[in-house]
Amino acid sequence: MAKTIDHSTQVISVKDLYKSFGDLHVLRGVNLEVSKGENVVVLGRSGTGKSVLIKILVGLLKQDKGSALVLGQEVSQLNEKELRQLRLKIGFSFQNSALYDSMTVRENLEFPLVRNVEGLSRAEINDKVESVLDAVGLLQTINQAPSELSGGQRKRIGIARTLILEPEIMLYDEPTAGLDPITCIEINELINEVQEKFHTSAIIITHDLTCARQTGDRIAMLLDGHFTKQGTFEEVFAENDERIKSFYDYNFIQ
Ligand SMILES: Nc1ncnc2c1ncn2[C@@H]1O[C@H](COP(=O)(O)OP(=O)(O)OP(=O)(O)O)[C@@H](O)[C@H]1O
Repeated sequence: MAKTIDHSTQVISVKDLYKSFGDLHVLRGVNLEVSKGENVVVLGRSGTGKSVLIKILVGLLKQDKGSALVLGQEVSQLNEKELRQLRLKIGFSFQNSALYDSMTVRENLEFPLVRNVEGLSRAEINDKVESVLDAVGLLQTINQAPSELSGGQRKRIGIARTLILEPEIMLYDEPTAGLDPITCIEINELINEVQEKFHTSAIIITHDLTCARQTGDRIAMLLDGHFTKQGTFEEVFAENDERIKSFYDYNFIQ
């Protein structure tokens, strides 16, 4: 299956964004565009403001200056109801997949559906659960408890759980953290499969350069409060910038 990136449609458009906490000036003129169907990897050292940017995009924080459009809407202008509706179109895959251990895989997947989509029949719920589980290759785990699964499998189930609401945008926060190298590659492949099968656009926050290279159609490097360099993996790391080089040198690449 081929990637279909529509560069004429921006699902995320951030312009000259500023955010400070007291004297700590975290974001200083951030610009970022994500096209429909595109996977953009955000790289940056710890504390550079990656999470702050994501929180502004989903309305958990407000910027001091600049604009952040998500699916055509200025997030800071939305009321609570509009924000809830927007967040339903965004799938979050957090570092800790946070599955409920007291529920089976099936129940974990049903949970967001039952909570957010009204009027689904039992058969429709079953169908959706089975279809996303199949998409992540774990249909056989449907009646298992998350505690019986490996870290990589739990990560997949977490991704399936976000896919069940058919998001337009996926936000992956450190998708490969804590996984062994082979499982990391499987998760990178899954991120690409999700992009192709579900036509999602994504921001992938990672420190893992293999993940960045395998999943990123474009890499955006957050340095000194803004995206100093954006381009393909090769373009970004071909830069003769000591800060980018040192990021590369200190991160293991396979
Ligand atoms: N609500 C807040 N109040 C005050 N300071 C904050 C707040 N949120 C974030 N910060 C500060 O902003 C800076 C950037 O934080 P952020 O969590 O975005 O970093 P990050 O790039 O995501 O780091 P990591 O890779 O470690 O997750 C940090 O110095 C953090 O302490």
